[in-house]
Amino acid sequence: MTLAGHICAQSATSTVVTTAISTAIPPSQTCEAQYDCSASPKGCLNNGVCENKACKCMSGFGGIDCSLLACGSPLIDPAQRPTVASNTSCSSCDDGFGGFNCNVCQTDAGCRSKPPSRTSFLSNEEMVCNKKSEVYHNAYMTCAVRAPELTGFFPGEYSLTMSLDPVNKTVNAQLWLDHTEQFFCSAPNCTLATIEEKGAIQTRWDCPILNCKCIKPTLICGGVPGPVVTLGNVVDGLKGPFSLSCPQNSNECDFYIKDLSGLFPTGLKVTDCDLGECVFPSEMQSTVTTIKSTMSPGVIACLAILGALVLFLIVVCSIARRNQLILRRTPYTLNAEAASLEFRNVGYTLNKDGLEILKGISGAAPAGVVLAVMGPSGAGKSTLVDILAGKRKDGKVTGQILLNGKQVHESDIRRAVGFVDQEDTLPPTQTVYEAVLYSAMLRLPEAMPIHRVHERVSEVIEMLGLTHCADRRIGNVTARGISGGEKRRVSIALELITRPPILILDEPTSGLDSYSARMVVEQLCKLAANKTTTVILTIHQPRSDIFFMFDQTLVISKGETLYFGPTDTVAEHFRQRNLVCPPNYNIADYLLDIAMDDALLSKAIDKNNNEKAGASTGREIHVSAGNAVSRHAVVNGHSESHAEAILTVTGRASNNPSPSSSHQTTVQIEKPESFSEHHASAAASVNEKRQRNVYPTSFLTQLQVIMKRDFQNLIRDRSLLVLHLGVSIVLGLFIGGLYFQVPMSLAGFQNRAGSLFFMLALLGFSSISALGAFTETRILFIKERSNGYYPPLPFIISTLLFDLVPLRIVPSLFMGSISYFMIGLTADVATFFKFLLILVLFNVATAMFCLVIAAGVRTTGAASLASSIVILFMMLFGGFMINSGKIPAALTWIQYLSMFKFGFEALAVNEVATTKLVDNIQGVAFNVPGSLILQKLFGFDLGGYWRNMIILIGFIILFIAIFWMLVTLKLKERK
Ligand SMILES: Nc1ncnc2c1ncn2[C@@H]1O[C@H](COP(=O)(O)OP(=O)(O)OP(=O)(O)O)[C@@H](O)[C@H]1O
Repeated sequence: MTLAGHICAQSATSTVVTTAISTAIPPSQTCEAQYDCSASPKGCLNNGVCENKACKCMSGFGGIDCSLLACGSPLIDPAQRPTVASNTSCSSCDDGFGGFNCNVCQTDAGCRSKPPSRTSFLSNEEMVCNKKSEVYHNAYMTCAVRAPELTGFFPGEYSLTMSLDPVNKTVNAQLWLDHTEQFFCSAPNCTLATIEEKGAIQTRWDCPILNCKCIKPTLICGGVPGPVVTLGNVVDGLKGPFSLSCPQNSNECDFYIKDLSGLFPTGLKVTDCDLGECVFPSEMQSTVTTIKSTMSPGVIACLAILGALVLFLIVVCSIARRNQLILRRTPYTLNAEAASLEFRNVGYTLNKDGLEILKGISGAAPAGVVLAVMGPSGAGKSTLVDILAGKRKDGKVTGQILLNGKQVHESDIRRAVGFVDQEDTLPPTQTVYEAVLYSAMLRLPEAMPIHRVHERVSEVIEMLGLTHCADRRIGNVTARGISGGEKRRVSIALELITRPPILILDEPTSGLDSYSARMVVEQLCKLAANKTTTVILTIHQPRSDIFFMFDQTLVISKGETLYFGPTDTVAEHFRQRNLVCPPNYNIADYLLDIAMDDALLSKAIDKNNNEKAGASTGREIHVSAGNAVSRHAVVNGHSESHAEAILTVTGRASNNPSPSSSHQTTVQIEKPESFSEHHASAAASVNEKRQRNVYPTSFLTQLQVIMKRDFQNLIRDRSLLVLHLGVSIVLGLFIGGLYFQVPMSLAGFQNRAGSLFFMLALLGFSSISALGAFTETRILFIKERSNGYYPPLPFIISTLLFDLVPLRIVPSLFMGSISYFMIGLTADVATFFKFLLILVLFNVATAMFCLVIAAGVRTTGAASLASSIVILFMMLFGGFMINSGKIPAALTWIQYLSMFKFGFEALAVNEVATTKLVDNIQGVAFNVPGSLILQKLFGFDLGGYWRNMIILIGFIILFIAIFWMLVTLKLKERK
């Protein structure tokens, strides 16, 4: 038998090597036929792999069963490496290599001495020898072991050899005693992290599983006479976990095996470590996750911003709470006095075509009277009452409006007037009781105890005959609720709740049956009779019994006054002009006939006719006390000019009022303001200005009420919430399933990037739902703002909160959390939370963008179109569809407006920058850091994560500011 054959035979039958042989042995070509690793219980040692009955050994080992040391450099074909018996050591290594099995590189020249076994992503790149503990491809390490616990039982010199493979996430190790291998271990599924702690960098391997095998007979494993203790069973039974940490600038490492913690409680220190690997420089870019224990500037900046924000909120909340408490302690009184409203020569001309809608209408509603404004459709009734209520009009308004005989600011009129619009704008998800209650909570004095508020609500609901439907939802076209007539009465209740000095109603009885109409008018008349409210209402064709309930009537025809005066003298007035109401004919209908019929109208306004009628000043119309139901017109005591006032107004023939010979005091309509009066009113206006913007409730109360209502709305009309949450879960599962456990191959990289971009696209487009939701609430806001319920700020805060939190933030978290682990993105807590943070910020930013569009564009169709197109463009320039470096120079600026670019770049950097792509093209293996692809393929900035986060936060702040501006300046009622 030859020497080789002798060793071969021994190796194949037993690992006992009794003779120290240091002579290099040629590769074990002669043994292959004699050893079948698949049939042998020993298999392949040193973590060699049994393939086709032959062992494929790890670098550094050879022989038929991988029990021999292979002393060539790892760059040499494994079959060509000379082997020596494992109880000896390599006599010499290739130039540039060292260590126990000569596979630890020492110099760059060593790594370049042979052609590399793999190709570089970059052309013409040469390998270098990496000696740092931060490993990139596959490193080998040899260390000495200082373990008094071991040497006490098994004296000798211990060495440890290891191979560290971050690509396959595996650590293999062998323990040697006096150059004889004692056992070997393998640890799969390891995670590698480079940690910077207090300025020191160390690389740490954490492996959940450990498989070890003792090579018997050896001193430690037993079978060799001498020691009384053997560790054979202990070693074979090791399970892990196991960890290894090596500081960057040290040649010592710490070893920890949980199962041996009894033997080595503080771990095992290995010293004199020599580590090296041949890598391409391009492979050395950020291939390991770097976790810094100290906070990065980005984190510090974010925490500082967050801290400042929290502090700001605490200060604002305390001020708001203080104001609320002050207001709650302020004594209050509910309005108990009606006010008078007088209008002189009111004209209204449209700006666009100069059309004159109202032509010098004059009249008055003394305190405590009911004034009915009548006229055919299109006569100008709504326009007149809008102007009287101080509503903002598009066209040019002329004339004077006097409140309690004084000329006051428009906002003072608005505060004194409760206005019920022709159209009902009500919160559809609220019950009748809730709608009136919320109106009461927002508009009754803050100091009013809540039980009194409830009493007042019940009182008003009962007054308007709404008790039977108090607990029914109001509803809308899609969800049927109360009837149209009931809605009308709810609208009146909302205004009546505050008992305003003047209540103006635009067609309060339209949609009501005659019984309900009478009931409503009766209640209004009672209010007036109680002298708490002056009522001005427009009405089309009242029943005669209803008609005679009004104290005063103003009939308008084609924007001009046809009659203004007491209701009970209207028949006589026209009779004097040969216009006699036929018997059994409703006088109100007859008035409309006159206003509509040109022949009758010319008779009514014919000057001769008027003279024949004996009227002293043409068609003079008087305001007088009393009406058919024997009520008394009450004159407001505050207005001296109105004491026992009787207003004389000329009709169509002349817009100039004439001092009349009418009985009692005549009001001088065009009374010039004297100099002193001017100054007095200026001083008063300064004083009043201070109060002008004062709402009856504090900001905090307004916010609480609006938020409560918005919350109820969200829960009751839950379709949007359920859809968002449901869709986010389904899409999370869909994306997770589609991209399930993507590998780090070329295709896997594409899928990884694709999945991240697709998530952003889904979130971006789901934001468009903000448009529809806001369009519905804006109408209610405009109406409530116009009626003085609250200013824009609490509405904005509540809208943002109830849109962004449940519809944007929570769904993003759902979708992100589900898909993240299914796709198999980086299993690291910090990376996961940073991923969620991007999704949330991105979704909030796109939703805010859509809200800005919704606030700026009136029609939903145009807003949807604008949002979709802009989002599509943002996607195009988001960095996935076009390389940012390849965008035509003239268009490069567009990418900086794209939230997709910042979101996608941050997602990609967070996920891919620290991973590595391993694949082969037509058999040629390559190994590329993700960072390189991000730079070369996408043109991304690797340090851009926190910068992009701050930019997304900047977008959000900008959009909130624009939204605020638009809501404050644009969402105002214009009639
Ligand atoms: N902003 C506007 N633009 C165009 N036309 C207007 C505008 N405001 C009012 N008008 C016109 O002025 C006229 C009077 O309108 P108004 O709504 O005041 O009538 P009305 O008497 O209340 O009618 P109805 O009883 O049908 O409500 C109508 O012909 C109307 O078309």
